Formats: sequence, structure tokens, C-alpha cells
Amino acid sequence: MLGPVNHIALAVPDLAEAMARYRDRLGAHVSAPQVLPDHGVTVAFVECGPTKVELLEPWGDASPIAAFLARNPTGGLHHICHEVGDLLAARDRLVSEGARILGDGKPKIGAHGRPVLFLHPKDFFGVLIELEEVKPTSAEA
Ligand SMILES: CC[C@@H](C(=O)O)C(=O)SCCNC(=O)CCNC(=O)[C@H](O)C(C)(C)COP(=O)(O)OP(=O)(O)OC[C@H]1O[C@@H](n2cnc3c(N)ncnc32)[C@H](O)[C@@H]1OP(=O)(O)O
Ligand SMILES: [Co+2]
Repeated sequence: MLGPVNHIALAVPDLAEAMARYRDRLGAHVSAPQVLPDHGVTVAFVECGPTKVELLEPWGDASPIAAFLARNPTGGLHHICHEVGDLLAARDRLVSEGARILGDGKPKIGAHGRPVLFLHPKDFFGVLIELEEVKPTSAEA
């Protein structure tokens, strides 16, 4: 059920500064920032192969990363995102096994235009996990 790591996310206090540091010190290509009001973040991706680094800055008054940054004011590792082929099937199986889905349990459209869900960090050894639906291609199915 669990697929490759799509991205590893860092919460950062200043997105422009984080983007510049990845670009200038590490020579990375960084995507343009994208505001995602539904998620309460502004995001940019460090393009470094199939697994990306996602840089997150809080957006708006109710950002889900605000408390995390208050506890980690210089930033920190926020979540790991795995791809899954069927997000609703993965959700239903996880719920039946007692895992907690964050929010209202319904997928939202994430930064890549695909449905995503989050699993409670207390159910996965203190790590927040995001699941992103990536449908298998017909060759893989
Ligand atoms: C860009 C769009 C999308 C994509 O396509 O990639 C994204 O990635 S959006 C990313 C931002 N969105 C989310 O994170 C949504 C899911 N997150 C949440 O709902 C909340 O962040 C949370 C996980 C419920 C935590 O919210 P918070 O306000 O921090 O709650 P608490 O302060 O009560 O913390 C509870 C408990 O959990 C620990 N915690 C919090 N965040 C993390 C974390 N990122 N990793 C590990 N542990 C975390 C926190 O320390 C508390 O622990 P205790 O003190 O021991 O109770
Ligand atoms: Co993410």
C-alpha cells in the first residue's frame, strides 16, 4: 500500500530566506512559492530528484504549522509524505486499525494538485505522515 517518499517537509519561519539558502548555498533549483489558503501555508519545492524537499511557511491566522514553529522558532522537520495508489482505501484501512486521520478525515487537494491526508504523529512514532494519491499508470496497474 505505501509508495515512495514524495517529499520531506521543513517548516521555516521565513520562506524567502530558506529558498535563497537552498539555492545559493546548496545550488538547488527551487520552485516558485505557491500560496495554499486551504492548507494555511505558502510552499516552495526544492527539486532534488524524485523525492523533493518541501519548504513551508505559515499563511493566515489559523495555520496548522503555527504552533510547531512557535515550539521550533528556527524551523524544523515537519512531515514525511508518501505516495499511495488509492487514498480512500488507505484511509479506510488505517481508520479500521485505529489510526487517526487529521482534520475532518476528507482528502484535500495538495500542492501537486492531488488528494492528500495527514495521519496523527502520535500514531507514527512522533512523525507526522502525509499520504498523497498518485494513481498507478496503466503499465504499473
Ligand atoms: C502544501 C500542502 C500540503 C502538501 O501538498 O504537501 C502540505 O504539506 S500542508 C502542511 C501543513 N498541514 C498540516 O500539517 C496538516 C496536518 N497537521 C495538523 O493538523 C497539525 O499540524 C497537528 C499535527 C494536529 C499538530 O497541530 P498543533 O497545533 O501543533 O497541535 P498541538 O500543539 O496540540 O500538538 C499536538 C502534539 O503533536 C505534536 N506535533 C505537532 N506537530 C508535529 C509534527 N509536525 N511532527 C511531530 N509531532 C508534532 C506536538 O508536539 C504535540 O505533542 P505533545 O506536546 O507531546 O502533546
Ligand atoms: Co506536504
